[in-house]
Amino acid sequence: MGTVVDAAPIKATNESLAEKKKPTVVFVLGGPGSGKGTQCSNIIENFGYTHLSAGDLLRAEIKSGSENGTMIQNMIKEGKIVPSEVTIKLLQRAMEESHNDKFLIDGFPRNEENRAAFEAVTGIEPSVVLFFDCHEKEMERRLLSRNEGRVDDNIETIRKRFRVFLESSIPVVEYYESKGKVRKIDAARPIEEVFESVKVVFTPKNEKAN
Ligand SMILES: Nc1ncnc2c1ncn2[C@@H]1O[C@H](COP(=O)(O)OP(=O)(O)OP(=O)(O)O)[C@@H](O)[C@H]1O
Ligand SMILES: Nc1ccn([C@H]2C[C@H](O)[C@@H](COP(=O)(O)O)O2)c(=O)n1
Ligand SMILES: [Mg+2]
Repeated sequence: MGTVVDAAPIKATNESLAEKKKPTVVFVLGGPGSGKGTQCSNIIENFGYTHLSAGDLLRAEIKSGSENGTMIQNMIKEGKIVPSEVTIKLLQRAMEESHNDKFLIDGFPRNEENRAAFEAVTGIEPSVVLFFDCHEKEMERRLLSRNEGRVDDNIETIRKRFRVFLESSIPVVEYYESKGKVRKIDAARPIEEVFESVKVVFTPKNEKAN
């Protein structure tokens, strides 16, 4: 007697063959205190995105007692940028756990290493890069009155964060500008006015109010 084989035809499901659809990613960049987190909260209420703040994920990692906690805490206190490997793992995990396919990634990529590593690891390019443009005097005022107990909201660390922003993060904005992806928002205005400009970016052209 011949071997009994399962005669069911091998069916290729859409999921197994077709490449899994890549999520839509909007990077939200801007100096420390420019209002990234504040505007992301407004955006998610209106446009169905999940908000992932790289800084919040790193702070949660410190609290979780992770083996990387002390290193992350020291880097944040010094206003330095945590190695991409650590931050990207946290972002990937949060994306998987969210079950959404539209993400606002806030405060990332912060430098060229972040940008290139994220693209290489995930294969994802942002559809748009929101850039909140605000002068230092106003950002400093906001950070010093934020009052959330952050270890980096003191004048010494704030100055270091401003320097890292200019030296490492602005080149990332310029990279995406050269690709036509940046939507620059004047973030020095009151919150509601800034959000009026943000809404335009997320509203399809044919859905704008008449
Ligand atoms: N347009 C605005 N006008 C005045 N205050 C604002 C404005 N936007 C945000 N703020 C306030 O400024 C502080 C910093 O805002 P927020 O936390 O959103 O900035 P951020 O860009 O996420 O900063 P960080 O990079 O440090 O996380 C908060 O206390 C927030 O309430
Ligand atoms: N891509 C990132 C984002 C954040 N960090 C660290 C260093 C930042 O000063 C700090 C706070 O971030 P924020 O909440 O201001 O966006 O977190 C990083 O190393 N890499
Ligand atoms: Mg923030």
